Parts: sequence; structure tokens; C-alpha cells
Amino acid sequence: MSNVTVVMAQIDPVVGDLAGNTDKMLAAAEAALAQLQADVVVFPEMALTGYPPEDILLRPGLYPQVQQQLERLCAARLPLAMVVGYPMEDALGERFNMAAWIEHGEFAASYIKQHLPNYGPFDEKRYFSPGSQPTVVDYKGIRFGLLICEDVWKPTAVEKVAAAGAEVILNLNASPFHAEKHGDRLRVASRRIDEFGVPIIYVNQVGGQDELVFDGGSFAMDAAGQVQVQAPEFRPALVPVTLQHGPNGVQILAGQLSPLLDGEARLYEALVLGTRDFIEKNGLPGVVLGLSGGIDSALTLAIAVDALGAERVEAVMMPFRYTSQESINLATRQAEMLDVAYEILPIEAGFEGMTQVLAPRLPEIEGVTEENLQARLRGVTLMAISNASGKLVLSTSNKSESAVGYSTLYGDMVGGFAPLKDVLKTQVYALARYRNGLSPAIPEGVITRPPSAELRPDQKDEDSLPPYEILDRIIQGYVVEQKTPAELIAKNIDAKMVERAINLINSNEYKRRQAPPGIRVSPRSFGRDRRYPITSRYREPI
Ligand SMILES: Nc1ncnc2c1ncn2[C@@H]1O[C@H](COP(=O)(O)OP(=O)(O)OC[C@H]2O[C@@H]([n+]3cccc(C(=O)O)c3)[C@H](O)[C@@H]2O)[C@@H](O)[C@H]1O
Ligand SMILES: Nc1ncnc2c1ncn2[C@@H]1O[C@H](COP(=O)(O)OP(=O)(O)OP(=O)(O)O)[C@@H](O)[C@H]1O
Ligand SMILES: NC(=O)CC[C@H](N)C(=O)O
Repeated sequence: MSNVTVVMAQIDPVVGDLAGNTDKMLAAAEAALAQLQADVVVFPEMALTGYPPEDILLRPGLYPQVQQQLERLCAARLPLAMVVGYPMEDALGERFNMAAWIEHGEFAASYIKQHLPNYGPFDEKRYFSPGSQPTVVDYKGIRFGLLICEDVWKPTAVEKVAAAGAEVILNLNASPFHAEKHGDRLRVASRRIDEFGVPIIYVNQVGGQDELVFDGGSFAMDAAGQVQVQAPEFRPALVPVTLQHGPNGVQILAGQLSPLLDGEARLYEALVLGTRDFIEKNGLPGVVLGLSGGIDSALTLAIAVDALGAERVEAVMMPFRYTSQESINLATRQAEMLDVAYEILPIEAGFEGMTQVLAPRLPEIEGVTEENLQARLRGVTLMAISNASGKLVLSTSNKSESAVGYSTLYGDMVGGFAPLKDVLKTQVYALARYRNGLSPAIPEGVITRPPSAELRPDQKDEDSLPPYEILDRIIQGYVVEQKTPAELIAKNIDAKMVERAINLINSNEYKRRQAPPGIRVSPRSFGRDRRYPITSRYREPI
């Protein structure tokens, strides 16, 4: 019996662009036929609408358009089978997350997703009803079982499709990135193969969508749990998987093994892709940010340049009386290193103006009022440039600061997108070092100086906050891993620091609700992964 070629079409669908996504699928299928002699081409979950389409799924106008595009896929009558993810609404108004098997232009079979994820960033029970039946398609002598993403994360759907005779599973995914996700996927797939003995071809989408980054990384795992084919991460790809009938069922032949990234390299790529796609898919001309000579704005600038190219990035240093010459020098040096448009715009005159405006009500502007006024004048300045140029303001906030509210509402929290939103301060340093290892992008002095908001004389972050090494352990433990205060203290973290940090985390939810969106890179980000009340008296014993 001859071999059968399944092409993993790791594409980058754009949410809501049904016609564009269909064009992409037709182009990918044609290329898979012409270049790879594909028999089957598998697209990601919900490739027709992009994922997650959120409340677009509740628009009645969506479903006729889905039908139209499915008809286009059939009308192309390509001589292969296409497996396509799409949403469907039935006559009773129930909606389903589906996969279509389109064989030589005929809509030959379909499958309804059985396990609907409703945790973390997922909301599928808001939209869909689950299916209950397996789908197995006999094609070119092989029995293909269809499953959709979460279906392989639990045993039931895999058990059913194996019992229905599937010899290989085609798993359509929209599986967003976090730093440990690829390892989780491999473990889950290998466990299911262990339990039910059916190899899995796992096809993921790639690209940024608002707060989510899809990393691709599609793979084919054989009946022994070995990855025989590995697609690259963070870019679209068409990767062939060769199937052969052997004495022990279907074999997956060894194929392309794209190298995988890890650690900071993987995290950095996710941040660059998430930033680029947010700007590109929203049709924005470029970005502008406040460059302070500190590490957060320095790393954000490097990411922006890697994402968009220096010519689309602008940096502004806005000194005030507390800004050190070293900060100005470091900001200027980085702007030169990266060759971005750069301006020094002092905010002193703005501060004087505000002093006069406020004089009848506030004769003295001091303390936190003075600190925040500086941050807000910088925000106003950046927004003026944004309005005049159309460039989006990048917020430089990181996860450690937003955890404890160490930022100013309508000040340094302005912006349309926050690349570092889910990155802890200790990771910011590691990423800066990693990035400089590729080529010089951040002056060494920015990395080695102690962090300071420079909003009052000699201010250092660690005067107000626990040292970042400790704060980040608390955030990681309390927010990401859901540990109790007692568990944190048992890990040798000072009880007073634990108590203070947890109080700050919980009392600053109000600020986070007003923060710009940013890229999710951890298993639990602030935002949809962690929905906390602003008004709350809940406490846990210390
Ligand atoms: N539950 C609640 N819901 C809604 N609003 C609430 C609230 N509780 C207080 N508020 C309001 O929030 C306001 C306070 O917030 P806000 O004006 O932002 O200011 P606030 O949190 O008081 O001060 C900002 C702090 O962040 C520091 N900072 C600023 C800028 C940059 C950095 C850095 O290193 O990156 C650090 C700065 O040194 C200062 O200590 C109050 O006026 C209060 O009315
Ligand atoms: N003098 C400045 N010129 C331009 N932008 C500034 C200036 N000071 C602060 N900002 C902006 O406000 C953000 C918050 O900066 P701040 O210095 O208060 O603390 P930070 O969070 O440690 O940031 P960074 O590490 O970038 O300094 C900065 O990242 C930057 O975008
Ligand atoms: N779309 C989905 O079903 C995603 C859920 C799945 N566990 C994942 O993130 O990989």
C-alpha cells in the first residue's frame, strides 16, 4: 500500500476575516498539493473565523458567511481532503465548534468538539454545546479520527474515537502559548497515546490575537509516543507527515524536525510576535513610547524594533527636575543604538502650567500628587504624539508593577498595548540580557543600575516594594500557582513581606481593570485568567 501524506497547515488566521482566512486555506492547500503531493491537509481549530472569535459567535450574521466560505472551499474542487475548523449554528440556535472533512470538493463528514474548555483564557461554554459522537473517515486506506483541541486533554473523546476504529488522530488546535505550554502538549499527547495506542497529528495555529499568542509548534507523535515530525514555532508553515500502513497499524515516518526554542529565547519570540501582530492586524502605522533610561522601557523598545523595524518606532525622553543626566544619556544612547526616531521633550513647562492651574485649589504640589503629575504629563505628551501621528502608545508596565499597583493611572499606564504586561521584573532583566546576546540593543548601564521611578529625589523602587527577587516569588506563588500565604511562608519568604505584597495585589485590582491589554506568557496572567473583584473583603490567614 502506498504512503499517504498529511500536511499540517500551521496558518495564521485573522479573527473575523472569513474571506481572507478562506483565501489563506485555499492557497495553503494548493501549495501542499503542488509542492508536497498532499493527500490530506489539516488546518487549525476554527481556522475559518480565527480563534477566539469571542462574541462574534453571538452575531446571527456570522453563520451565513461561514456557510458561504465553506462552499468556496468545496467549489475549488481540489483533489485532496481538507480538514477545516469552523463554527456552526443549528435551526434551534445551538452553536457547535466543528471540523469539516471536505474530500475532492464534497463536504463528506463533520465532527463536533466534545470537551469545551472554560478555564484560563477560554470561554467556550458561553458559546457552544458539546458533541458526543466520534467521527472516523476512511480515506486512501487509512481510518482518520477527528478531534478538536481540548478533546485530547481528557481521555473520553480519545477513547471513543479509538473504539470507533481510528488508526490516526487528526487534532485541530487553537492552543495559546505560555512558557511551559509546549511541554504540556507533548505530555498530554503521549499520555493519550499510551492509554489508547492511536498516534496523533497535532496542528496548531500561529500568530497573535489581542492578549494571546499562538506559537504553532505542530507535531506528529507516533504510537510509541515519539515525535516524528515537528513544525517550527512562531511562524506559519506547511509541514508534511508521511503515513505508512505497517504490520502494527499506521506508522508515522520520520520527517522534518524543526528545532524548538526554550527559556528566554522562546519568551522573547512570543513577545515580538504578539506585539507585531497586534500592531499589524489593527492596521496601525507604528508605535511611540516614553524612554526613561530604565530597564522596562529599554526592553519594550527593543521588542518594538524587532517586531516592526526601527523606522516604525519612536522614543521620547521627557526629563523633569528629578531625572538624572545618566538617564538622559542612557536613553539617548539606546535610541542611537537602535536607530529609532528620538526626541527629548522636557515636561518642566507643563508642570509649571499645571501648578498655575491648580494654585487656587492646591497651593503646594507635593508627595504622591507631584509624583503622579509627572507621570501624567508624560502620558499626555505621548498621547498628543499618538493623535498627531496615528502611532500607538506602548505601555511599559510589567507584571510585578501591575501586581502591586506601582504605576500611575492615566500616567505611565496610558497606552494601547503593553508587551511586558505578563512579564515579571526578574524576567525583564533576563530578557534584556538574552536580547543583548543576539546583538547590542540595550546599554549595559540600563541593566546594571538599580530600578527607580525617578519621581522624587533619590527614589528607588526597593524603598517602597520588597526586592523584586522576593516580590516575584510571591507573585508567582500567590497569583500564578494559587498558593496560600502559609505555603509561601513555608518556602522561607518573610511573613511580613508576604502579607504586604498580598494586600497590595488584592487592593490594586482597580488599577489593573483600567490597564491596556498585553501579551499572556504565563499560565495565569492578570486579566481573563484571573477575574478578581475590585470591591472585596476576602482575606486569607497569614
Ligand atoms: N478601589 C478603587 N477603585 C477605583 N479607584 C480607586 C480605588 N482605590 C483608590 N482609587 C483611586 O486611585 C487613585 C490612586 O491611584 P494613582 O493616582 O494611580 O496613584 P497612587 O497609586 O496613589 O500612586 C502611584 C504610585 O506608583 C508609583 N509609580 C508611579 C509611576 C511609575 C512608577 C514606576 O516605577 O513604574 C511608580 C508612584 O511613585 C506612587 O507611589 C486615588 O486617587 C484613588 O481615588
Ligand atoms: N524621564 C522619562 N522620559 C520618558 N519616559 C519616562 C520617563 N520617566 C518615566 N517614563 C515612562 O514611564 C514609565 C514608568 O517609568 P518609571 O521610570 O517610573 O519606572 P519603571 O517602571 O522602572 O520603568 P523603566 O524601567 O522604563 O524606567 C517608563 O517605562 C517610561 O515609559
Ligand atoms: N482551544 C482549546 O480547546 C484549547 C484548550 C487546550 N487545553 C489548549 O490550550 O491547548
